[in-house]
Amino acid sequence: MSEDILVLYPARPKAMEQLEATYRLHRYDEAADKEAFLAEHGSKCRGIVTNGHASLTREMLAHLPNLEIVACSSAGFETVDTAALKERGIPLTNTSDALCDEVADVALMLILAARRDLVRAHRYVESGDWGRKGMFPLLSTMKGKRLGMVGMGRIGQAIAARCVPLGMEVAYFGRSAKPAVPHDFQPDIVELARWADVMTVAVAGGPATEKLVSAEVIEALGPQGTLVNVARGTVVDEAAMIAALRDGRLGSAGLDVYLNEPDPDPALTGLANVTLYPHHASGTVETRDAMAQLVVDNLAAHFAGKPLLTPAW
Ligand SMILES: NC(=O)C1=CN([C@@H]2O[C@H](COP(=O)(O)OP(=O)(O)OC[C@H]3O[C@@H](n4cnc5c(N)ncnc54)[C@H](O)[C@@H]3O)[C@@H](O)[C@H]2O)C=CC1
Ligand SMILES: O=C(O)C(=O)COP(=O)(O)O
Repeated sequence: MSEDILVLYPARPKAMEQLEATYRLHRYDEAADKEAFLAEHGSKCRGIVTNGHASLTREMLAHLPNLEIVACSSAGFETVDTAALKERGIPLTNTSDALCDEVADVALMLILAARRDLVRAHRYVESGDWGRKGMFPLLSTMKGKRLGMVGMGRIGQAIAARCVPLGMEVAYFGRSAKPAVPHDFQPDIVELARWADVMTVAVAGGPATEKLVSAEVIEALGPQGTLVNVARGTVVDEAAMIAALRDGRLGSAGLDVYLNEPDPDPALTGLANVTLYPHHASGTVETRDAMAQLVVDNLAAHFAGKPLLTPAW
């Protein structure tokens, strides 16, 4: 007997082939009338396949009385009503373990691009300014600079691990100190920003962290400071960041995530002190396949009565 699974967002093709061979899939993602689709198929579904882009609300869950597991192919799951899941004891699996290194690589790329002025340097060569005006301005070394991490979860730790060999000092802000992390905990994010040369955001999204990187934090980071965000656009006060970048009150930024994806505020594209990446930090074939495979393997573990591989809580 194969279980009924609701697909809110499809996984990668190889994973979908495996899911199709194992379960009866109900393609909510392809349904024209989603409400009617859920009313018709929701009650028989025991599992959900989704990712961080698809909503799973309390109202939707009311149509899923037999739901046992939600397998999400993203690390972030702020679009899922986790309180409603927890009330019913339904587990959610996510994919931090599969992508933390990939995302940390991009964070490091954005840090170096911002600090070594990659965008302006590229334009300098491309435009012929190098030949006309001579040497590009001297920049500042990474050695001895201070990395202030906002969020020291799996991605945060992987970023710190990449910055230490550059000779950077690391301290971090979060909900609480992590005894296993060999860096100083700073419970005041404004103080962390004042201390840091580079502030990198790798905290979970959602209402609890909305505008955590406030105008005050951005001001404290200052004209020599760099803000890198690989978490969610909501975590940063984007309007305050844009204004500070434009006025030189914030030195530079490296961004993978935005408030309005995939059409970020056009003011960002006009700034020479920002490096922009299209929410693609986990975007390699290998990592996206590994994320999708976790969806398959977590569902298989659940229906075989085995422990989940990557439960979110
Ligand atoms: N740019 C991209 O492509 C990607 C972005 N992400 C984002 O990065 C986030 C972090 O991912 P992981 O490190 O894998 O997750 P994680 O669960 O290992 O770490 C999240 C960290 O955020 C902290 N945190 C959560 N709520 C907080 C709050 N209210 N205040 C302060 N700290 C809080 C937690 O204590 C934890 O240290 C994800 O939730 C997701 O939004 C994840 C993967 C890819
Ligand atoms: O895993 C996450 O949270 C991510 O942001 C990765 O991007 P995706 O969700 O796969 O588009």
